[in-house]
Amino acid sequence: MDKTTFSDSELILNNDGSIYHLNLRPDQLAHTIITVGDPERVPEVSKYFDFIEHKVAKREFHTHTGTYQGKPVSVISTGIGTDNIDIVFNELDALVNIDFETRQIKENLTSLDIIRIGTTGAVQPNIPIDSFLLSQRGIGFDSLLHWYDNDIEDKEFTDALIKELKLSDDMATPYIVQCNRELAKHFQTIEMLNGTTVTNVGFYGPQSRRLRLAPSNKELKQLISNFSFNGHQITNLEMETSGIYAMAALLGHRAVSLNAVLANRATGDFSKTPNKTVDKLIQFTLDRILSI
Ligand SMILES: O=P(O)(O)O[C@H]1O[C@H](CO)[C@@H](O)[C@H]1O
Ligand SMILES: O=c1cc[nH]c(=O)[nH]1
Repeated sequence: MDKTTFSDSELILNNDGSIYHLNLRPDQLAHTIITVGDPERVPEVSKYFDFIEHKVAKREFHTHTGTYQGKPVSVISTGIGTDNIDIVFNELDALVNIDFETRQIKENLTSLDIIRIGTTGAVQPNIPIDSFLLSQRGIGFDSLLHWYDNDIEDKEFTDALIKELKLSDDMATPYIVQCNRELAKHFQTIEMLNGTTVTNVGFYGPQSRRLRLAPSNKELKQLISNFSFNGHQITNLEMETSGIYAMAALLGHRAVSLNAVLANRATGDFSKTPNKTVDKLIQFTLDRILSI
């Protein structure tokens, strides 16, 4: 058992006893947590709660905690990107697994259920706009996992991906992480597609979008949609899933990433009703959460 006492600079608490960025105290968090990228999506989720007990906000991290049909749920915005996922997951974990009085890891650890409700761009032409997709696995083009001591890296997969996608040495070594299969089962209905999600470090060049700047690897979009391993094609691009799956796996939490498909990069289409589609995914997710 690790009996380290965390110093003020490592476990940073605000004057009211809340954790540094999230601004939450342990009693303000439910153990079923929905993450969304956009702070403005938080009230779009919590408007379906029976009531909201806590509303806390700092920077892009906005949290509402309440109950949905009697089940305690928190919804928290992460902002965009896996750099924010690093902060959110370490602080969510600290809220349940570190004693803020003794500053030590608790003897009995709590495993959180974490469900991302996000948006995405599909890379296969047959994935309909406004459909829902569960990320069975996340491929990280970010480097977050490599900064943690871990034994979940898959070198064989990584080498194949680097070769097939012609990734240059200047880019982070990609990694692959799985969703939590037990948690995912609760969201596997007829309307949910399953896929392999690439998590990118940006929305434009890193996702092979070209406005005024040209991406360095001009073939990447085509290479991504052609790539296949163990019978799995890459289905979609977004910016958080690999970080969420990596941090959840390392910290012992269960996570699943649900995506509303707003763009199709192969056909060039974008949803005409993005808010309606996200709202449908929110209602679907809340309904399925009751079965956990
Ligand atoms: O809609 P959210 O949850 O933010 O997710 C997607 O949308 C953002 C980019 O527009 C990125 O965060 C990406 O992952
Ligand atoms: O194409 C898209 C759409 C939503 N979010 C992304 O990151 N990419």
